[in-house]
Amino acid sequence: MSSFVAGRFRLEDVYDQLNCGLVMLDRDLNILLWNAWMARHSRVPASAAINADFAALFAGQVTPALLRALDNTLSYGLPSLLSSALHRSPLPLYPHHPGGQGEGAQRMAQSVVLTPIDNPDGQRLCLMQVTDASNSVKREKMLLSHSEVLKRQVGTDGLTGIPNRRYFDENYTRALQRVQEEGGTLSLFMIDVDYFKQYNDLYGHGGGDRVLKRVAETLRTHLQRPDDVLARYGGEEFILLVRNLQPQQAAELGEALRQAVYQLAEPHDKSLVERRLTISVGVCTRELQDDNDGRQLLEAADAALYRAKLGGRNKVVSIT
Ligand SMILES: Nc1nc2c(ncn2[C@@H]2O[C@H](COP(=O)(O)OP(=O)(O)OP(=O)(O)O)[C@@H](O)[C@H]2O)c(=O)[nH]1
Repeated sequence: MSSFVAGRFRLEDVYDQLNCGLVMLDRDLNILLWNAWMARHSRVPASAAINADFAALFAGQVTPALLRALDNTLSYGLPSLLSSALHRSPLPLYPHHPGGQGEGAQRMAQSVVLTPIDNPDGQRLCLMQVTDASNSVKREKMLLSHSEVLKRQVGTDGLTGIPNRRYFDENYTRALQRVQEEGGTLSLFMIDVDYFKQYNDLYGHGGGDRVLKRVAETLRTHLQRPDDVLARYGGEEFILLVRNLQPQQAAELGEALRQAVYQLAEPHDKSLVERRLTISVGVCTRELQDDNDGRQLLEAADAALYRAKLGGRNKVVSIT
């Protein structure tokens, strides 16, 4: 396929109006074409670029990947694309700021396309098109941070702001694998607010929401290590996962949680325990050998919580 140019205009004017860089190089990397966009963004005017040796002109400033790609195009006739995702800034090009470019300006993110052009005289040339990829890099960054925010939202409980059950379930699988590989123990705490139905009945749903937030915040302050996971597991139920505690230490942590909520001194006039808000805690600490152990640990912690409830509530039951 060939194209034709009809009419009275100079092709150079067209090149200079293009919103992308256009460079033509011969086999020895001599520059045959250098449009105005290239001059603007490289700070090298066409008068200095034309007939200059491309590699020498930008000695040490062009990435080895671009030089390799140029060699492939000129030696073997292979087209090439250096995308900004993998090759951020192959050429020393800078955003154009009228009135001068400050020292230390950052290189422009670029996308470079190399196309072999076989001249009728048998000489192979390379056409290099350079586009400013800054906007797509910015867009990519924005999308990435949006998806990070969404990921966080999906795993967060809307009321309390702590991780939700979905987040917990995903983390639990990972924690089980880690304990199976590295050894040690896993302690699972099931924490439940006592007589919460009655609390709602007396103080209203809004009052219930408020204390749930307060309880979550109080439990959160007891996390000690970055891989401790506290989540809202259901309505007024929380779950906590802690690695490498001895059963005695797990019982002590459970007791610290119970006391911390007790000391909030939130009135609960309909509680059959005391006239303040309390929690019951069931905890199970185990070493894990196989995949079923994860399910059994959950069931055991749940059974421990049930015993704490049966035992009068406002209690910690720790089992192994
Ligand atoms: N305010 C509020 N209440 C909730 C929320 N989620 C669940 N609940 C309420 O929590 C209560 C849980 O009641 P139950 O499961 O009977 O437990 P309980 O009253 O705490 O009794 P015990 O656990 O046996 O001490 C129900 O009344 C639910 O409506 C929430 O997000 N906000």
